[in-house]
Amino acid sequence: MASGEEDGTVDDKENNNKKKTKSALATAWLTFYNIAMTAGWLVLAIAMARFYIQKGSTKGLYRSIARTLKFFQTFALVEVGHCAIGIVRTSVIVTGVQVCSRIFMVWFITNSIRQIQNEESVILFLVVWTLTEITRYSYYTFKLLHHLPYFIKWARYNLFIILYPLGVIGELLTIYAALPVVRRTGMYSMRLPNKYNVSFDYYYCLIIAMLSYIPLFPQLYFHMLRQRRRVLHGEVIVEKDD
Ligand SMILES: CCCCCCCCCCCCC[C@@H](O)CC(=O)SCCNC(=O)CCNC(=O)[C@H](O)C(C)(C)COP(=O)(O)OP(=O)(O)OC[C@H]1O[C@@H](n2cnc3c(N)ncnc32)[C@H](O)[C@@H]1OP(=O)(O)O
Repeated sequence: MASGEEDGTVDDKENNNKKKTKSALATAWLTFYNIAMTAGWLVLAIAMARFYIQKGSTKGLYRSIARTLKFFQTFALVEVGHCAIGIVRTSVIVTGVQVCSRIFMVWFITNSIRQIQNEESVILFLVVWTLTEITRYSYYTFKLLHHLPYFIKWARYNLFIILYPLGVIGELLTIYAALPVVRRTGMYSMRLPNKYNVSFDYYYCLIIAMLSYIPLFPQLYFHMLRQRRRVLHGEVIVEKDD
């Protein structure tokens, strides 16, 4: 009996040590990840500002930052993994929708359709994303380092009120601008007859993507409003599970 209890204590200690090591590793990884992402989005902000100051126009701006943008926005897929393995307390679905819709905007719209890259709506969502991500990743970094300045916390949970709708407007106007090009060129589409006997029209896919903002965006927005009440006003929020 005594030895069983001792075993139990040893097991408990081992488990606790394993948990501590895991959580230290997770914290180290998240700190590195958030610093890298803050730096990445700062580089983008500086590159965009420099381009505009030098050229006095936004024509060609997207092309000049495309590689950096694609890298850092695609890398954000890691965040879905963070939620899935439980190292951050966030919903996989909420994060998945946010990250995948951004990746779709970058790779399958803006990057694929040269004709729309100089649209003002592209600049709008780029500026909005950049401001959001610098604030968001620096918030996570300072929080992990236990030195969170209040203005960053305030910015994280207030700026989105305006920036989120502005980003959505930029994204929707960009997809809208892409529609005629997609219809004319038939890109990413498969017409019948073909050897797979499958038909796919990217034009209608884009229309569905635009319509899907109607049910999905309010959910993301209300999620952030709930987070805001929890963090800034200390409200206890009971979230539904994934
Ligand atoms: C594939 C085809 C797609 C077709 C289209 C579909 C359309 C769908 C519509 C989608 C519309 C999206 C539009 C969007 O792209 C426009 C913009 O983004 S505009 C810019 C404004 N945007 C924002 O402000 C973004 C706000 N959203 C987010 O911040 C995140 O995406 C979200 C997942 C919503 C954040 O939610 P989360 O629950 O993570 O909030 P918190 O930041 O409060 O975090 C909760 C806790 O987790 C900890 N955490 C999270 N991440 C980290 C991390 N990287 N490192 C460390 N800790 C992390 C955080 O500290 C919190 O901890 P605690 O609970 O202790 O406070």
